[in-house]
Amino acid sequence: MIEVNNLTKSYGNNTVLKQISFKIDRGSIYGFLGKNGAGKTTTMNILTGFTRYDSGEIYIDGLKFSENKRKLLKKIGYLPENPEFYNYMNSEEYLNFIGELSNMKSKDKRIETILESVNLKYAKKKKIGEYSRGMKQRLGIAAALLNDPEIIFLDEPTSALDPEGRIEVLEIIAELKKRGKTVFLSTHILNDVERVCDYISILDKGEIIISQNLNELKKKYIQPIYDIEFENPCGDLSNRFADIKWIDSIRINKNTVSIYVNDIYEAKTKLIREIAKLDNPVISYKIREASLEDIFIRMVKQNANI
Ligand SMILES: Nc1ncnc2c1ncn2[C@@H]1O[C@H](COP(=O)(O)OP(=O)(O)OP(=O)(O)O)[C@@H](O)[C@H]1O
Repeated sequence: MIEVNNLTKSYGNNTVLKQISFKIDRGSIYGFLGKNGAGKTTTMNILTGFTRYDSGEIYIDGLKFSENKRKLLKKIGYLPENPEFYNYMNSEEYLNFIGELSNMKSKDKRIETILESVNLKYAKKKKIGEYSRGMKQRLGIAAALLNDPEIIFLDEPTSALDPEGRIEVLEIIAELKKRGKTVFLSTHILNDVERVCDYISILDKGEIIISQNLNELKKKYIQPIYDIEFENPCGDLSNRFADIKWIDSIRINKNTVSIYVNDIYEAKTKLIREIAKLDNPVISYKIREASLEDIFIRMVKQNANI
C-alpha cells in the first residue's frame, strides 16, 4: 500500500535521509524506530505532504505521491509529535472546527463516534486547556481520524504520557488495526512497539539499518544474554574478555554486566569458568532472551562501527 524508494532529503549540507526504501502492507502496524534526530519526523512530514524531498519515489495504493498528492492526502490522517490545540475550545468544538476546515459534511454523528472511540465522550464539553496530556493526545488522534483515513501517521504518540495514558493510546492503535487501518507509528519506546507492531524498521542517522516482520526479527536475532551481578565494579571486563570469540558484546553498568553471546554451547560450557578467573564474587547469574531493546542497541551499535 505504501512504497518508498530511495527517498533522500537534505537540509543544507545535512543529509537527513539517505536513500531510504521500505514497504508497508495494508492493515499493518508499522513501527518506525530510531533515536532522537534519526530522521523519523522528517520521513513522516514528507509522507504526509508537509515537507518536500530531494529525490526518490513514493507510491500509495500504486499511485505516485508527487503526481496525486491532493487525492492521496485524503486517505491520510496525521498526529504530529507536538499537536497544538485551542485551549479555550472544548473537544466537540475543536473537532467541529477541524471538520469545517476540510469542508466535511454531516460532522455531528462522526464527531460523536470518534470521541467515543478515543474515550473522550465524557469530557466533550470540558475546555481542552483543562485536559491531561493523555486526553490531549487522544484528542489529537481523534482529529487525525476525523476524515476516516485509511492510513494514520502517529509521531511519538506515547512519548510524553504516563503508563496509563500510554496503554490507552496503544489500545486505540490496536483497535485501528482491527478496523483494517494501516498505522505508521514512529517511536523510540520499544515496549510499545513490541506490544502493537507487526513490522518494524530501524532508522539510524538517516539510513534504514533493518526492516523486518517483528516475529521474524526476534527469531533471527534472539540470542541469549547473560546478566551477571558482581560484588565489586567490573570496569575492565571488556578488555579481559576481548579475545573470546563466542562473546559478541558486553554492556557494563557499575557492578552489573550483560554479556551477549553468539554461540550458546560455548557460553554454557565456558562462561562460568571465565567468570571464576575474575576474582570478583558473583551475586547473581541469569540467562534471558534478547528483547527488542537489546536487538535495537546491538544493531545501532553495529551501524556506528561500520
Ligand atoms: N526544518 C529543519 N531544518 C534543518 N534541519 C532540520 C529540520 N528538521 C529537522 N532537521 C534535522 O534533521 C535531522 C532529523 O530530524 P527529525 O526531527 O526528522 O528526527 P527524529 O528522528 O524525528 O528525532 P526526534 O525523535 O528528536 O523528533 C536532525 O538532525 C534535525 O536537526
